[in-house]
Amino acid sequence: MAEIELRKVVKKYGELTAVNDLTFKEKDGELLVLLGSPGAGKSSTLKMIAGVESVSSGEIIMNGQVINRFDPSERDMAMAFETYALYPHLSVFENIAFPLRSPKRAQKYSEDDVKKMVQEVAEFLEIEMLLERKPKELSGGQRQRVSLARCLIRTPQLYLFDEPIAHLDAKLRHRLRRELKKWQQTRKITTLYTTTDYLEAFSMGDRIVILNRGILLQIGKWEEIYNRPAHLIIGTIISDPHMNTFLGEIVSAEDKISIQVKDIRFDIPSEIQNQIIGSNVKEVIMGIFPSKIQPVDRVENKSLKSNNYVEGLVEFIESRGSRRIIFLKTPHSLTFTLQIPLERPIRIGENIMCLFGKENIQIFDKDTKKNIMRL
Ligand SMILES: Nc1ncnc2c1ncn2[C@@H]1O[C@H](COP(=O)(O)OP(=O)(O)OP(=O)(O)O)[C@@H](O)[C@H]1O
Repeated sequence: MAEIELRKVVKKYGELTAVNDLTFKEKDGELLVLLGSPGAGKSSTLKMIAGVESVSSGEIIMNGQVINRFDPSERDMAMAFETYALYPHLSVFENIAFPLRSPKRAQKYSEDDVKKMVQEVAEFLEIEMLLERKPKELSGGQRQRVSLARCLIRTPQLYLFDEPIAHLDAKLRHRLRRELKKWQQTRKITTLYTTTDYLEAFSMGDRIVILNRGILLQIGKWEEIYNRPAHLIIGTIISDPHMNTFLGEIVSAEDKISIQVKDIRFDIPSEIQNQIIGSNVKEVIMGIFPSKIQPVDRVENKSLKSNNYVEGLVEFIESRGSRRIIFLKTPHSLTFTLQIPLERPIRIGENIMCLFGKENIQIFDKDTKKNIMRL
C-alpha cells in the first residue's frame, strides 16, 4: 500500500532548475506516467522519490509521512534506472537475485525460492538464456531488461521505472507495455513510470503527468489531455505529426464569436462563446490535431453546422504503415497536416476537402500559451 505525494518539489543542480514547484498526488495502486521530452526532469523526480538525489526544497510524502530525509533503504521502493546500474562483477542471475540477498530479506527466501523467482522474472523478460553472463557481455537492451528484472523480483511499496523499455526493439517493447501493465495491476503496486513516448504513456498510464522543463503542464487521464491539452506545447508532446497550429484573432460578427485566420473564419462551439469573451483574449493560436481532420468527397450543408471546412492542394504524402500523412496547402497558404487510411487513394497535386468538428479545435492564448477553453 502506498500513496505518494509531491508538494512544491524543486530540484536544482547549481544554477539549473531541473524540477520546478512540482505538486501531484498518486493514489494507491495507480500507475502514473511522467511524460516529457529529454531533459524535462523525469529522472530527477524519480531519483528524489527514491532518495538517491536530495530535494532542494518541497516535500515528498508517502502514506502521510514526509520522507525527504529517509535513507533509500528505508523507503521500500524498487527503481529501474535508465542507466541500468548493474553490478559488473556479478552474473545476470546474481544481479537479478541481489535484492533477495539483502540482510533484511535473505532469511525469508531459500536458495530454491531465489532460483524460482529469478527464473520466473527472467522468462517474463525473455532473458533466461543470459543468466550466466556478466553485464559487459550484454547488449544495451539486454542490460535494460536485467535492470528491470532486478526491480520486478521485489514486491515493494512503490515501483519507480525510468524509461524501462526505451532501448528494446519495437516488438518486445509493445509486448512489454501490455505485460508490465498486467504485472503491475495484478500486484496492485503503486508505480511511477517515465517515458518520452506518448503512445506508451497513453497505453500504460492510469493517469499521465506532462512535464516540460521541470514544470507540470497537465495531469489527467489521456482522453482528458487529448481532448483539452492545457498548454500549446502539449500539442507537440502527444501527437505525431504535431498538432496543427495557426495564429488567429477572436472576432465577433452576427452575434457569434469565431477565429479569423488569414481570410478564413473558423467556428467555435456555441457553449464556450461566453467563456472566450470572458477571457478577454484577442490574439490566439488555434490548434487542431491531425487525427481530428476528416477528408471528405463532398461537404454537405448540414455538416457545416457542427464542423469547420477547408479545401486545399495535396503538397506532400508521407507513408506511415497503415496510414498516410498528408500535407495540405490552402489557397490562403495555410498548411494542414492530416492522416488518411492507406486504402483511400490520393495523389500529390490533388485538390481535397476536409472537415473538422468545432468541438475539436483548441484555442490557446497567444501570450501565455494556455488553453482558454479550459479556464
Ligand atoms: N547530476 C546532474 N547534474 C547537473 N545537471 C543535471 C544532473 N542530472 C540532470 N541534470 C539536468 O537536469 C535536467 C533534467 O534532467 P533529467 O535527467 O531529470 O530529465 P529527463 O526528463 O529524465 O531526461 P531524459 O528523458 O533524457 O532522461 C536536464 O537539463 C539535465 O541536463
